[in-house]
Amino acid sequence: MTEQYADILAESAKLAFENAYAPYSNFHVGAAALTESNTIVSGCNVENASYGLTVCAERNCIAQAIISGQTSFKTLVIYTEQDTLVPPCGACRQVIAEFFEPNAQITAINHLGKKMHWSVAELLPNAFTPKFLNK
Ligand SMILES: O=c1ccn([C@H]2C[C@H](O)[C@@H](CO)O2)c(=O)[nH]1
Ligand SMILES: [Zn+2]
Repeated sequence: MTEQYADILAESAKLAFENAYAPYSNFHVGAAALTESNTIVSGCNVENASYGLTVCAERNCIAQAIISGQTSFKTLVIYTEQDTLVPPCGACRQVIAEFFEPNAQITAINHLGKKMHWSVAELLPNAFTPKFLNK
């Protein structure tokens, strides 16, 4: 269903990766997502001299969509140039669970063409979501 967007998502995530601001960890990450209305948004990690203020690529990518009024997503791709594929951190899993359906696919890819998929429910089972707030 979202397979036709795989290449453009990979390319967008890579472009965002090129702009990662990660002078402290030197761990560059790019992310791209397909919104419900089939637009592509992207983000990179942005670190800070006050290390704890770092924001991951995935959350910046999601924020980019929210800014343009889009709050529903179909899929998200994470791009790194690590030999081992990178899954989203715990904080990002929680934010992903807010905006993606439990069966939405999250994909990690790298520069070697490696690929791995998870569903949102696999990444964060029993997620605390807006439905618990009667939203
Ligand atoms: O899925 C991940 C994992 C880590 N990072 C960032 C946070 C930090 O800037 C650097 C090292 O943790 O990588 C992401 O952006 N996404
Ligand atoms: Zn994260």
